[in-house]
Amino acid sequence: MSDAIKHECGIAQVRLLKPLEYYKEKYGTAFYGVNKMYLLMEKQHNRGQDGAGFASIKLNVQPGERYISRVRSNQAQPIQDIFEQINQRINDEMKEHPEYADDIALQKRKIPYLGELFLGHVRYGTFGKNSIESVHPFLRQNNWMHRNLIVAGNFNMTNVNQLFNNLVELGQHPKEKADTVTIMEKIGHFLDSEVRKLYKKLKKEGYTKQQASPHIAEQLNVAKILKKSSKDWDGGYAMAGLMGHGDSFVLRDPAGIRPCYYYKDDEVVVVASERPVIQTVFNLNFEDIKELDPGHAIITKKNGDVSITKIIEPLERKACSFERIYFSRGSDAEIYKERKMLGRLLMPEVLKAINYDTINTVFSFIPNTAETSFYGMVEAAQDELNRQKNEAILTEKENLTDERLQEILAHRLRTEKIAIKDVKLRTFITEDSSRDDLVAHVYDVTYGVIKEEDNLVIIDDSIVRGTTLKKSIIKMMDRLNPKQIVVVSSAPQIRYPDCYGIDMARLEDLVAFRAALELLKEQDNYQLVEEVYKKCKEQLNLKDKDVQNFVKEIYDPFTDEQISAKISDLLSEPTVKADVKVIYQSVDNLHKACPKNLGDWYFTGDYPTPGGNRVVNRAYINFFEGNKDRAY
Ligand SMILES: NC(=O)CC[C@H](N)C(=O)O
Repeated sequence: MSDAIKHECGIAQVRLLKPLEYYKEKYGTAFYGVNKMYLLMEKQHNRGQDGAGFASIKLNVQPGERYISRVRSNQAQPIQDIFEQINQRINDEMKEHPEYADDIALQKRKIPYLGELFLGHVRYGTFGKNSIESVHPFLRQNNWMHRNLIVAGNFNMTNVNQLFNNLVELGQHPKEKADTVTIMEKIGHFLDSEVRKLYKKLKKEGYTKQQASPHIAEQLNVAKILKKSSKDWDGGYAMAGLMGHGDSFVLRDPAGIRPCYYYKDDEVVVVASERPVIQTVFNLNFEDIKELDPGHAIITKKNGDVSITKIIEPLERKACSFERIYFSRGSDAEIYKERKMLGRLLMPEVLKAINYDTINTVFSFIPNTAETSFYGMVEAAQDELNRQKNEAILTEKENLTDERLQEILAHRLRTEKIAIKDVKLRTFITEDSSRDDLVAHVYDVTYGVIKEEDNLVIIDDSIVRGTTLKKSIIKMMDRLNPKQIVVVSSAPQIRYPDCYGIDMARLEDLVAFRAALELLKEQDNYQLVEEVYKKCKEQLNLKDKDVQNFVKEIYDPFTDEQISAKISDLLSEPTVKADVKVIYQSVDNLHKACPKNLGDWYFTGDYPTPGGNRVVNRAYINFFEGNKDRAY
């Protein structure tokens, strides 16, 4: 991926169902859970590098003993940082107290981070700042065990401001406007009232306050709390939480926008944002791991009972297709196939662009995530080459010499590693006059493999803003003097902002939107821009469910090809000598390649929740008024 987009987050939750001695016995360490958490988080580092956090809970401790530990970091290598801190503490304790070595009960009482219940998070922020206070998990403390709440999520709510105001209306005074705090306080509010109700009931039954506590923990209806809390949430989410006494949950949004997978046996319950992560860390088969159904929660009670419960009536399933195109690790068996198919399905258009001249064409990809779709594209190109060879052999079969046959067969597909990412270069680049020249060097190229008569076909996962393509990649590739540069996007044109966890909230940043505006200008139809603005303004006070996406009208006058052609213009600077052509995946082909993840609002403008239309409406108003605010 050439555009740096902030996106996603990853969650990891582990509950050990047996006593810690069991893991010491079977796996040689009582720190089994901590170790697994490290792996689960590290293998999801792709999902978030702004920050990382870890929390653990010990079950059944005595009053006066600590049972919740948490560590967070927003350092450059946040996962490494938190686990270094955890290791340091553990090692110090073990060194100072040799008597802990074989005494698991003592270890549990004395050593932080050791416990039965864990929650981890890797963050790319979509809301608020990148301060340490914004790093998950968030903690809501209380002296009653069952009122402690720890929350982390991969989410974005379109109506977080409204949810914040709801809390204020409830009489609360949130100390900050972080979206995770708002969500946590909502759950906390219903947790408190559920606890109060249970206490009243138990009191009537004759229990004292102290006697009531364990019964409250036991009878706490987590599903009911989640139902009440999530009633007004509009967004994409996989929200994970722990309660001080030991219950835990993960709730997935009703359209299944954000991903969530789980595994359970009699030793562990594991939940994570990606399937292959669980598969690798626990050495499991693909089929062992289940996807959490949209609108459902996986709830594990302190006593180890696990249930999958419907919390919200599911909407039409619209799982985010960007997870398949780019975010998730391509090591998932399904995702790997899907990415290859994305590359393959683009081939007919590529062949047209290179005029079927497979001899004078070099195929390549933008590192690193586009590599898999590149393999798919190459396989399809290979098929084409074989077809061409067959055809040549059949037409010439009457007078085919051995020499000529060798010549036909010798024709190989030319695949090369052309673009090289020099990641570190970004750090030195500041705002000064030589900036563009420096930026051009963020990517480097391989010299000596392109001839002047060559087409250079290069695939990327998607093109969001196109800035790096324009400022670096295309300029650098042009230094190799190809005849034509064909940039292929495995995703369709990104036309609308996301509001469910990917940080692309501003319309004018999207190169497809800028292309449509250019076309409107060229066709003397620019007044449409103001007409759409007026329509958007008129919707400002409507209920979310009544808001329509009028931004579609900006694209309506044009075919996909017209917009792609304009994007090609926008991406090639006047100094670029080669012809530049950009080819995008069609939405139909995207769905063919990724049949289970049909969420496509950023390409089509069809938002799966009512709040999406409000966000795109607001994003357009912001664009028109030159307002740099976020649309949610
Ligand atoms: N990408 C995400 O899921 C972000 C989670 C949350 N909205 C935050 O900003 O911290």
